[in-house]
Amino acid sequence: MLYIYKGEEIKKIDRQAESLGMDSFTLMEAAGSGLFRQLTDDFETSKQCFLILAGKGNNGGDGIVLARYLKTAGASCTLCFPAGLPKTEPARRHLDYYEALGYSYETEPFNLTATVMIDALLGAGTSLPLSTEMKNLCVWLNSQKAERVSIDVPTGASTDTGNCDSSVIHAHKTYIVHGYKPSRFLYPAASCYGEPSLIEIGLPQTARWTISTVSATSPSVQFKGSNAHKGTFGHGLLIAGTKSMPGSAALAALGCVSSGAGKLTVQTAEEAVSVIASHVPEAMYDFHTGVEDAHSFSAIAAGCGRPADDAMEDIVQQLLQQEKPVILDAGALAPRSYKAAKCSVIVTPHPGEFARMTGKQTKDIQLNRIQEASQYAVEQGVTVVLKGEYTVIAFSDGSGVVNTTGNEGLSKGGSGDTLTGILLALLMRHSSLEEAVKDAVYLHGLCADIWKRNRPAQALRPFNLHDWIPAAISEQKERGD
Ligand SMILES: NC(=O)C1=CN([C@@H]2O[C@H](COP(=O)(O)OP(=O)(O)OC[C@H]3O[C@@H](n4cnc5c(N)ncnc54)[C@H](OP(=O)(O)O)[C@@H]3O)[C@@H](O)[C@H]2O)[C@@H](O)CC1
Ligand SMILES: Nc1ncnc2c1ncn2[C@@H]1O[C@H](COP(=O)(O)OP(=O)(O)O)[C@@H](O)[C@H]1O
Repeated sequence: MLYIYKGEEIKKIDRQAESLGMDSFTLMEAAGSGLFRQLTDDFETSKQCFLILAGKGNNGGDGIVLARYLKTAGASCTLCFPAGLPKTEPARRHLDYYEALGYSYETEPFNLTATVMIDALLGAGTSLPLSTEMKNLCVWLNSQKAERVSIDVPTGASTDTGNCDSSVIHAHKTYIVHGYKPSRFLYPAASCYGEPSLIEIGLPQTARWTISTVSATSPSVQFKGSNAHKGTFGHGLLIAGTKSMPGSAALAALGCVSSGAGKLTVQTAEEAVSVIASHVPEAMYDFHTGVEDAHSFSAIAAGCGRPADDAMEDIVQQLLQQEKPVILDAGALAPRSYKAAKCSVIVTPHPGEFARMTGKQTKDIQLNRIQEASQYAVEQGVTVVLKGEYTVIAFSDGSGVVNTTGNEGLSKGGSGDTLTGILLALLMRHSSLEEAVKDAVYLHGLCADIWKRNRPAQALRPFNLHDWIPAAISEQKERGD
């Protein structure tokens, strides 16, 4: 399991560790030795010339310990403090020890050369904008012909949001201490991390946000039932498609019947049936509007290929009064309250739809996707699937996951409809809503990843996505996480 921590949470963890007897000096030692091990895995240290640029905080302290390990191992390494000597107590003590061993440091970097430059200037304690001195250092570092390795967070990137200073370090690699920071998954900061590696420092993992995985024993990939019949795996209702957008309903229905739905009824426009039925003969059709309170469906999805109009709003209000879980997508998404809903609600907006739901700007949402989705989920008591690269899944208890499967092959109209269908099928037979949602997003992305292993991403059609569901399920069943 991989974990995500905000900057404040890291500070709290350090304080808690200290109060339990694990002091920051020891944690810094653990970080530095972990960084050294990762560096020796990634580089033949005897053939490299290292320059470590250390800041005044604990990020710089990690750099001091790393410098000591490199020097002790006989590597060519220069430690430099271009912005002043360390101010924090553990970093100062590590510098004292470093000097006691007879090692020296520089304070003026601009004439120094190296093949690998380590950015230990700023980490989880960054506040933007950068000072002019820090900006100049970053500009210089980015211009050097050397491998750039950042410690924890590339200097100039925010820890908790996608914000970056214009002179942010573009790292080739980032060695992330203890757990991921949100900016690793938020653009533009995410693009500055290069290849990330995690450095364990021996502290227990306590984050409520994790990276999504699918368990090999999850009902999403296991399909068992003694004496099973079609009723065992649930009956889904998909309210989707219009005369002008029958394809959305077809894509969602395909995703659903390919993911283990026992039965599927599609509530749609009569004119859409021939298109949907030609692709999904398994489905049944219904031309009513919404559902009675006492219906027999196991779960309901609404909105694919439907406009966000008054008719859709009436249907959504009906759905919120019945008790089976409801997925709201596309035309079923609107600015409204879910606080009086009698059922579990999952909203699956892309960033534009989430902006419409919240009245916020899309660009502000994108910079702060984890926080924005989480806040909405907690306030409204719903599950939010905020789609896009690194889809964010936020639960109403404040926990959540970030999904790392999927690729640009999915960036096409219709990919999201398939996800809604997969989600409906999994929700129908899962006892855990949380597991159903995160598994559906994971498997949907994995379909695109399997495709991309041997085929060009641009040639992936949303219509073909469902063909890869069997491979995604089998792969995850064998591998599990
Ligand atoms: N449990 C863990 O994960 C552990 C994590 N550890 C490590 O600790 C790191 C966090 O250390 P941290 O809290 O000392 O903050 P850090 O990033 O060094 O920055 C503070 C310094 O930066 C300065 N500064 C800030 N913004 C600036 C700006 N815009 N422009 C210029 N300067 C700016 C600020 O200056 P000030 O505002 O005080 O004047 C202060 O001097 C973390 O990333 C990880 O590497 C390990 O040691 C082991 C345990
Ligand atoms: N670059 C990408 N990386 C990973 N997933 C992506 C990427 N681009 C799009 N996706 C996924 O594709 C789907 C697109 O959904 P959506 O925008 O609702 O499309 P539509 O409404 O046309 O079906 C979402 O699940 C989204 O997370």
